[in-house]
Amino acid sequence: MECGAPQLAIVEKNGRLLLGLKKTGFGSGYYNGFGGKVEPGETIAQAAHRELQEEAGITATSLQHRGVLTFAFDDQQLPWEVHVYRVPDYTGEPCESQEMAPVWMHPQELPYDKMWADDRWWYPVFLRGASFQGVFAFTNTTQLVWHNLQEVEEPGKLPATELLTV
Ligand SMILES: Nc1nc2c([nH]c(=O)n2[C@H]2C[C@H](O)[C@@H](COP(=O)(O)OP(=O)(O)OP(=O)(O)O)O2)c(=O)[nH]1
Repeated sequence: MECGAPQLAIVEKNGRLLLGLKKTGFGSGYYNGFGGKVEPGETIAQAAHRELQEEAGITATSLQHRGVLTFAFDDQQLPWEVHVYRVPDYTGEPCESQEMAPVWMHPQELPYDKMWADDRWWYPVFLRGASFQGVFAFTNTTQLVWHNLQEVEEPGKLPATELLTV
């Protein structure tokens, strides 16, 4: 069942990344890719297209599925999976939305202190062009206490439970 699984689209074009400063909701105050939950009747990739249009005002011309991240929180009942897509090109002009203020960044200058704590682990793999799966455990919503990240051939094939044993 795909409904509900969040996704994240990261635009990488001409050697720079388009991130957004999240202004509202979960993760506000952090720089992130563009994304949100999958709506009924959508595939995860369709939701990534829609969220990119809604939050950044641009239309992806292709999406590359690059990662699956599982997050567990000690203050939430269920873990959730986030599917990460690379967007190598798009049409339109990025513009600020109610949720996100888009900013172009150089990969070597990512503001990891203003991003989710897991991002410093998987962005380097993403930027190398590899695919990945990971499990990340948080306490107090934002403090990362444990993780296991692996490069994979095809994201989503490895059961998350296999990442729980190291
Ligand atoms: N980089 C990064 N992104 C994350 C992490 N955890 C996490 O949910 N995300 C992403 C996935 C989604 O794009 C977004 C959270 O989705 P959401 O559905 O709660 O966002 P939202 O409040 O904007 O909801 P929506 O109405 O747009 O669906 O944050 C993380 O640890 N690192």
